[in-house]
Amino acid sequence: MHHFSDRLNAAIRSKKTPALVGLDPRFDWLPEEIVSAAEAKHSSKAEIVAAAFEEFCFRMIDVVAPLVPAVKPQAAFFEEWGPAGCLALQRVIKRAREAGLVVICDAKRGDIGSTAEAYARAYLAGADPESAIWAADCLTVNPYLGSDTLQPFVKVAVERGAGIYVLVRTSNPGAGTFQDRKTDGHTLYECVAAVVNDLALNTTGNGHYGAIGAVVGATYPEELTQLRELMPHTPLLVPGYGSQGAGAGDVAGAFDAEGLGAIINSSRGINFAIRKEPYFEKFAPEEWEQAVEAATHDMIADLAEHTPAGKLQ
Ligand SMILES: O=C(O)c1cc(=O)[nH]c(=O)n1[C@@H]1O[C@H](COP(=O)(O)O)[C@@H](O)[C@H]1O
Repeated sequence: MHHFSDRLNAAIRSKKTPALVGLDPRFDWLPEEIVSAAEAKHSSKAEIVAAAFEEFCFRMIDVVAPLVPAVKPQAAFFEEWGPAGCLALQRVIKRAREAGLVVICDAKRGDIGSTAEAYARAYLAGADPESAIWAADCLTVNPYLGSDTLQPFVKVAVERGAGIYVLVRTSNPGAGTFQDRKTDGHTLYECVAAVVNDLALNTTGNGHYGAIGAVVGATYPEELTQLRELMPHTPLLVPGYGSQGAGAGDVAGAFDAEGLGAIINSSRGINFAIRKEPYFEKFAPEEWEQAVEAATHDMIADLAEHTPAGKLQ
């Protein structure tokens, strides 16, 4: 299957859930056994952290691969540790794909056209895992430099059977400072949404959804519902569920009538479930993988109960 949305939707249907697990490792919160094993093998801090991130993410992947269609490694946490971190990111992406997961690399890239193409070639492997160094299925992209700068990402994505998610209305508290600015009666995010939906429509292949998607935060449910209507051919990546305060009710408007059209991300809420109730009470610290598994099941059940994604069950 060469088309990104076809592969994503097949994975969503087969796992019967749109739950997306973010891989956002934080060194200070890692399980003790993983940190000490990395310290025993390496001497520099960067190498210790990178080895610990890799092991933690590998074990996260082992737990969630049977349960969810996709994972989203956050490149920032790996890049912070230089070459060792970048190598760990590469291995985590590879491992997740080998486990049958759709991999969205969250690196929020964007630059003038000729540079953008280099970013696209670096991250978008799409259907062929050998075609890029960071061999993800999909990349998050920042559209601030203009619609021409999206073109190289679209071109490489279509060639390789990959996808991109363009930032349209983000989940952070200050999202509105630029994105809600109005010109000629339209907000900036509505202008970006129109461009993104055109790109989606031009890349639909045989299905309803294009290879070009949009990032829309769960923390603004009204805008999310509005954007689902404004962007009928655009798959949505919806962060903000869990740690940022959004619940299943807030993301219900992201889906189409079949329960497709959106994937809902949770990162800290799953990775570090053991640090929070009810999992903190139920599991010992060394049972952190069981906490991850329980939190993933709970998220899946929550989405099934309160959103059209229940139709996938
Ligand atoms: O592109 C993203 O995934 C993203 C966009 C956005 O608007 N808000 C947002 O939180 N994210 C990412 O989604 C993840 C959210 O993590 P948690 O808040 O821990 O679930 C982080 O990796 C963020 O960088």
